Amino acid sequence: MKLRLGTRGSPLARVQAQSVRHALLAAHGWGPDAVEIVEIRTTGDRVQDRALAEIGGKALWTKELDRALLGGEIDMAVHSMKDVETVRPETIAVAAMLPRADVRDRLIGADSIDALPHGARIGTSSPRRAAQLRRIRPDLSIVLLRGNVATRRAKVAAGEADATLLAAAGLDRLGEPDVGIAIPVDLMLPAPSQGAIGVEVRADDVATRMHLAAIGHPATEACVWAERGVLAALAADCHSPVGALATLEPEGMRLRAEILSEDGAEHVRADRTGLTGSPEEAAEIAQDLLARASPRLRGLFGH
Ligand SMILES: NCc1[nH]cc(CCC(=O)O)c1CC(=O)O
Repeated sequence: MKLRLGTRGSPLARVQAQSVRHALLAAHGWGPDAVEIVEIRTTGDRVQDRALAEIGGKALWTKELDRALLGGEIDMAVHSMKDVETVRPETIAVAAMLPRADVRDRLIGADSIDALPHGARIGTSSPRRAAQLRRIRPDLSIVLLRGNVATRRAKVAAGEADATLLAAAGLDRLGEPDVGIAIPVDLMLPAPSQGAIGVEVRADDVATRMHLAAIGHPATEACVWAERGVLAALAADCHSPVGALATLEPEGMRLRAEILSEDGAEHVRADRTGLTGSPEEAAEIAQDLLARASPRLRGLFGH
């Protein structure tokens, strides 16, 4: 048995690849050589100075790994599900997601959003985080801050911004559980899929799919697919500030979602419980959000 697992080369991506590798080895009792990690360089990692939206969005993280997967250079590709487009080639399938980590964002540079000084500069390249922050604190100014987790923290330390927001999941996986203050999800709903690691395979590679099924976490998969269903039904892309979070409760799935205008001045939220997690429910929530949005906000989503 020898499976090749492709990953991006960033420190976070490499840690995530190791957790997939270890999960596979443990689930099947394989020796250490059964899963080999192959690093693939992506456009998103190379271009650091412009907003992702400007240089073509999310495919930046997947294009090179897709090519390696379909070309047979690797058998599996590991991704943060947050960075994977909602519409994927039919020849590629998500075969498993690991148990989800902390879904929240953490604020670095202040003890709370309220505690930020008037007019503070917040570094982020995420339209969702920017819009959510400006909804809560219209006085804040948003400055572009890109790069991997370490780079962004260094830029804040160097004064390029007064504070930043990073996913708790990424910080935890990098061994930084004490960095930043977690923002409650009701204040800032996370990005759809935040905190979930997924593994993609060639859709027709049944053997590898079977191996991966053993490490898949059904509760995570159900929640993440529901959140992605909302995003897909909104026809949203990386320009659109969208938050969505599905959780499993005793009475069924709870799905919270929100859309915002980029300046945060307009926002519409939905919160439903007792769901099954079907694509129809996700689509209905998306339609409901759009129906309650102003024509301007609806227009931002192309509807
Ligand atoms: N867009 C970058 C990205 N993609 C996934 C994570 C964190 C890990 C995760 O959400 O699973 C991050 C960093 C961040 O948003 O702070």
